[in-house]
Amino acid sequence: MKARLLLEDGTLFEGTAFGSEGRSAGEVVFNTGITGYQEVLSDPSYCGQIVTMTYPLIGNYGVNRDDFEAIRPWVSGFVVRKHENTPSNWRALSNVDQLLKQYGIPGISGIDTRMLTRKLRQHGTMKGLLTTGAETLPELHEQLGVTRLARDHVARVSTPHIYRSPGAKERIVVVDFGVKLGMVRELTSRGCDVVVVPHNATAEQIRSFAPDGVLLSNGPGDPQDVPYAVETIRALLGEVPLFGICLGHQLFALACGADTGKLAFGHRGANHPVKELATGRCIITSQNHGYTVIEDTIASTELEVTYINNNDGTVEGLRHKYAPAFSVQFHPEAAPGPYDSNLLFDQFLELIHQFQSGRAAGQRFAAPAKITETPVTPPAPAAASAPREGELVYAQK
Ligand SMILES: NC(=O)CC[C@H](N)C(=O)O
Repeated sequence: MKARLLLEDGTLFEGTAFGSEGRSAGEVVFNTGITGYQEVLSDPSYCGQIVTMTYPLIGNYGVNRDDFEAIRPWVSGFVVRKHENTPSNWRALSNVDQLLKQYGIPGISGIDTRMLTRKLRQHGTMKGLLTTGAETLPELHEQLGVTRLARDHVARVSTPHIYRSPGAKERIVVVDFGVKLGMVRELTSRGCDVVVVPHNATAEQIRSFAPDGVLLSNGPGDPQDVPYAVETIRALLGEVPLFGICLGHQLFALACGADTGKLAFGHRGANHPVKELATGRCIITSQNHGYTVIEDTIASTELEVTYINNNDGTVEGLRHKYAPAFSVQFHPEAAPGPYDSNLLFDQFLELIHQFQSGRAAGQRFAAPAKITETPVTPPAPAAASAPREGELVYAQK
């Protein structure tokens, strides 16, 4: 069956349908991960987005029981170069086609995903319409034109009920703005008593669980569409240690008086280099975000920047100078991606212990500023020398 993807700028891609039949609109974004499509499909932060993978072969290891980041896939549509429907992996229980069919999500394969990605890089992310129907082109244009993308994604993906994963150690309340299960796994694997509460839980409700710490989760959409969460975070700041991840980081920044804005095409992939300012070291991180904390708005707050993105210099981490609270834009739980920053979960627990023992009372809290230990001295710049014969010379722009 034929499928088509129409972008806001008028570009039409024609390919082969997989997954569900039907029509779906969303913000078209690209992810550069080579593996990890099952985690991408089920990461609630992709709610409302049509995701294209830049890696050309998707589906070859199927869909398994363990790699879900939520109980269902949340993408609005899935776009790939080649879709492999016969997986080869001992863990595979199903395939991408079946998974998408089960949840009414359309997919398109056989299109030039390099061209699509270049368009998104040049123009920024765009609204798109993915259809397996027989609409005429003018009809498709009209439908795309009148489609207003929803903004209430957090309310859609968050848990409607409180749930708990019992543990004997620190009680962590996770505010679920669209939490990836990887974050809950990281806490439970450290023995924490994890209570997950809905996105609109009030400070009062959160306090009623007597938390040792509060984790502000990732989640879809624009942080400015969740003002009630900003209020809640403001109320808890200084009272209980806070750790914000991705949307949680952006909401923490808003609560502290900084501002957020939209990146042209965002960061989505498993190999984003991030510089740890305290040591100068580079860590490789998993990322999925379209919004960012605007650096210029931080100076007037009580926040300081701990990490920046090596590719575009944007803010990747913050800590509060006086309250036990810090946040990162990237994903220390990986899923999918590298574990370079996984220690941040241990540092969160360490911060909780410091806060509780009162050692830092009245002083600046030792909210973590670094994961790695050794400061890096950059090598002295090499003296300029004329290229030797036969040496490759790169053109300087
Ligand atoms: N993974 C996330 O939490 C994403 C945060 C936010 N929705 C963004 O796109 O920037």
